[in-house]
Amino acid sequence: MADDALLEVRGLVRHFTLSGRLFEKPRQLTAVNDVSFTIRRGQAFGLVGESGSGKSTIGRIIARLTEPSAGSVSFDGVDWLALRGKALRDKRRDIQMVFQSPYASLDPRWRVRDILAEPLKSYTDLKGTGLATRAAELMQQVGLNPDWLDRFPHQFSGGQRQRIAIARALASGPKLLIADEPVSALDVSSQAQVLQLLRNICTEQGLAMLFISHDLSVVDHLCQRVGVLNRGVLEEVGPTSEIFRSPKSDYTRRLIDAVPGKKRRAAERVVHA
Ligand SMILES: Nc1ncnc2c1ncn2[C@@H]1O[C@H](COP(=O)(O)OP(=O)(O)OP(=O)(O)O)[C@@H](O)[C@H]1O
Repeated sequence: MADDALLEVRGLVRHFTLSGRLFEKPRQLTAVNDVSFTIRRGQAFGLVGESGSGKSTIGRIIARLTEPSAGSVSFDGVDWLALRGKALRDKRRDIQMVFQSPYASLDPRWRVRDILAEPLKSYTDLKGTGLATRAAELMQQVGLNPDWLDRFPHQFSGGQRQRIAIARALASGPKLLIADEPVSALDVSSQAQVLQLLRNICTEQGLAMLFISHDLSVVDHLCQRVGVLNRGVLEEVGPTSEIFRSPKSDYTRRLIDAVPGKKRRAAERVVHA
């Protein structure tokens, strides 16, 4: 493992068995096919590709939400996929995930204070005032008023809810954040703000990020490196500027050509603001 490599994914494969009335007999789908890439410490790595290309499946395998059919993941020098039981519970703090929909990912019955307290109790020794102070700090970190800790998720806008989800992900002090289409459920102005927040947090805290998106313009301005997925296969991987300026594969070229110029310029304004 290279010195500054945080995550090394090697030969990752995930099959799904499809069955049901639509199929005469069960059929095997290879959602992820021999995928390898490396994320360095503090680096933002974008994973792009059309719908169904396997992006979320890769994110979920790394987050240990689903098992791969084959392959290995080395994280911070640890054989990540071999972790089980208590060892896995202890290490989960290091990789946290932010999902697409803040409406689905936050329990509507819990106050924000409790949403943030859960990871703080699981992964830190904080209690009482210490815990309350940390929850307030997390709110500030994501640009929310700490006075709102006693509110419920429905009392926030979509963008604000996604900030709460980010605060929850940061509570355990992760080394890698997996953001799976974190802004695609938000309106355009909230998208810009949440992207800016993610960018600032990663820069300030030296946090690495796996940024999963179908939006090339955003990845172009947020991520130093990118992997392009086509039907489970990584077509190309490398520095974002190189891949987007001079793509080697026809598939990448088609994805780039599909980005409207207007949107490209809007993303430039967003991320350079
Ligand atoms: N639990 C599952 N059971 C069966 N098939 C699945 C399952 N999860 C994913 N798939 C299939 O695996 C393929 C890859 O799905 P995945 O969600 O990883 O793609 P994606 O690139 O993230 O797509 P999107 O951008 O639409 O979220 C798709 O064909 C999907 O239908």
